[in-house]
Amino acid sequence: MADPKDKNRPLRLGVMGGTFDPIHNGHLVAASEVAAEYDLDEVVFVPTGQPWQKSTRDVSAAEHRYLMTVIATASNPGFTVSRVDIDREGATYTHDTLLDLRAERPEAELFFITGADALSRIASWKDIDQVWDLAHFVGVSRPGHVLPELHQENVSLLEIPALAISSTDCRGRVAQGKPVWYLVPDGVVQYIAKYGLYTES
Ligand SMILES: Nc1ncnc2c1ncn2[C@@H]1O[C@H](COP(=O)(O)OP(=O)(O)OP(=O)(O)O)[C@@H](O)[C@H]1O
Ligand SMILES: O=C(O)c1ccc[n+]([C@@H]2O[C@H](COP(=O)([O-])O)[C@@H](O)[C@H]2O)c1
Repeated sequence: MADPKDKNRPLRLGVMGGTFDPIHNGHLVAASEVAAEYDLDEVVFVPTGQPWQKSTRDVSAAEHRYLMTVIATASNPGFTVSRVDIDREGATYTHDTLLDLRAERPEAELFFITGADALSRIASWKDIDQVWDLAHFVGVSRPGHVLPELHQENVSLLEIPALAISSTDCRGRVAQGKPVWYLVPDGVVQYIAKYGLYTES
């Protein structure tokens, strides 16, 4: 890895992929922790277009998920949001995500951030043997999930503050009329209410 103090080192770009239905503070803490630990210059959040492994449930419209992600990240100058996955037709595969980001940012070294649950299922991802070559992977801890030991040289594991928050739980709370204040950013609470998201479970 390049020396972080070297001014000529390549741009270090974190990639936080997710369905973000809705984005919550667990996602934001994961990105912030990895950015600090790996001295990242920026973390780009990439909402999925059509998450093929979540096709058994109705996923909210991509534009709602995209806008909630923009609202949630707006106050952090080191966070940005990419439309590459929601603007691409068809199922979302990380192979395509990373190729698109590499084409947009050829100078950058990519660090793909994933929670322990997603990392445990990574062997099922499309073209995973090629995906390993496109980025460094950082698996972060998540309550209720064990960080798997993967025998891949470009995978690192990081313990982060435990936030037992999931999008599934946030959706369920809204459907039951319970608050999601402080589980998701304030603007996302207001966006959910404004558009009446998750009122039917
Ligand atoms: N609380 C959390 N702590 C650490 N990582 C998390 C946490 N919540 C989600 N992640 C990670 O963020 C990425 C995107 O997650 P996703 O958008 O699917 O959220 P989710 O809460 O798992 O959603 P759902 O409950 O709908 O499955 C995944 O890599 C996931 O493992
Ligand atoms: O490439 C794949 O086949 C693949 C399968 C499942 C998930 N992913 C990616 O993993 C990230 C988290 O996905 P999810 O479904 O847990 O929100 C997101 O960037 C997805 O595009 C990728």
